[in-house]
Amino acid sequence: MGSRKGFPYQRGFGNEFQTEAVPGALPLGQNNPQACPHGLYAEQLSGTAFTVPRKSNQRTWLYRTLPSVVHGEYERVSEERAPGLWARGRIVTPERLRWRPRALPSVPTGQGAVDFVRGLLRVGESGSAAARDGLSVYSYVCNQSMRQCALYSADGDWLIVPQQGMLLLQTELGYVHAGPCECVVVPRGIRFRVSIQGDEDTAEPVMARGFVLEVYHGHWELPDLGVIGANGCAAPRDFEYPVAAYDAPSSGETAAFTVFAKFNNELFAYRQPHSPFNVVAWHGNYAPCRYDLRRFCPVNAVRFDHMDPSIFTVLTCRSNEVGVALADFVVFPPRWHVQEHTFRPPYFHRNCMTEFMMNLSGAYDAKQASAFAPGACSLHSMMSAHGPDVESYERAAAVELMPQRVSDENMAAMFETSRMLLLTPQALQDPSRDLQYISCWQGYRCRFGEERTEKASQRRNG
Ligand SMILES: O=C(O)Cc1cc(O)ccc1O
Ligand SMILES: [Fe+2]
Repeated sequence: MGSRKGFPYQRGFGNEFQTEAVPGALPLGQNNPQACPHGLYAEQLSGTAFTVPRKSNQRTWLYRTLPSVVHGEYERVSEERAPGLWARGRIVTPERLRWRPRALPSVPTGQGAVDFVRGLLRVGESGSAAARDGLSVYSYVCNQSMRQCALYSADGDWLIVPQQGMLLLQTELGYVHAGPCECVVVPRGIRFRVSIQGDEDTAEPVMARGFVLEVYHGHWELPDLGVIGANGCAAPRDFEYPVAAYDAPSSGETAAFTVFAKFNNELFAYRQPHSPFNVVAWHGNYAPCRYDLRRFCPVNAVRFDHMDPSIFTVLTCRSNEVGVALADFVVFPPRWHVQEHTFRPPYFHRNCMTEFMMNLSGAYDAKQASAFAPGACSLHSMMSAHGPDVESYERAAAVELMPQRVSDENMAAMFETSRMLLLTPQALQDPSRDLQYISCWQGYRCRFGEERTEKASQRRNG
């Protein structure tokens, strides 16, 4: 078990876990005793169809103080409560797009404060949640914890990637803490509440920013390693799962909870007179987890050339086509660049996949640091040309190639999907949009036939 800031975790991607916050709360030898220990109610949460093969079957048994059925009617939530979640992807464009870091909410309390639900902004989407096919990409900003409310998505698994600010997720299965350069998976249907945590040392105002990828189909998996062998990339043991933790039963108006339900990309809510975080014990393999991206063990070319970024895949969500992901979550972690006679930054590229890039920290080697600051993101849709900006190209094409350490400061990430995204007007009109983006490639000039370059290439090719 690992622990940070007082929260213990269990480890191992996709393991069968069992945990109890009160000794003896887990039934022994069966899931459904006639009467559960401590008067708890048994409830199954199925993450896959009952009948999928055993190796991909996911379910968890929950032992709770009240069954989840005890709640009021679902009501549709107003768009004002979560304008960016209600925003739908309608706009088609192959344009290369970039956004500066989204502005953090400036009003610390009251009406102007923004919780995680209000701060979500859908950037784009593909497919249909109802048909369980496709995905959505969001960014979020917030400066207030979710109060007496929780959220679940019936539409798919969420992969949350904080860029700034510590988040504490209270989930039905326990607490998961995650900050910059970590990620959290919250599987479909699991209710969670996001609190933002201040820096205890500096008492800085609490503000958070990050990104979310929601997949409507399947679940996140570790990628196959092929010829790499049994180890490398993200190690299963570094994925951390919560231990059971529950809110003490209480009643009265202050105990009442609103639970938001994202259902076919609309937002509903119900009320209940008690906390949904009332699971005293659970066992199973369908649970939220977190992973520290700095633990990623990069495997790369150690002599020449730039490998495809699939080598840096942390998690993948398969599509129905063998070898093609619905979405991959890829990181560009601290590492050594050692390749000889090689243009080391990302190459010029047109891809049959869509790439949503995020800078989480430091600088990204294909872009000028000031133009793609931490918190910035970009979208290169399928077959739209992209690659290093002129300054980055000139530098990397001329630099003397010594082994070079990509600083521990640096962490970029990418959601790569086989789908085309339809964009929301809200994301396209957001003030953070960098309307000058494509000018970063306008300074390239044709050097073909110039005497100087011909001589240099003759020298290089002997
Ligand atoms: O476009 C990008 O920056 C992502 C990317 C990185 C890389 O190292 C190779 C290809 C690629 O698309
Ligand atoms: Fe790319």
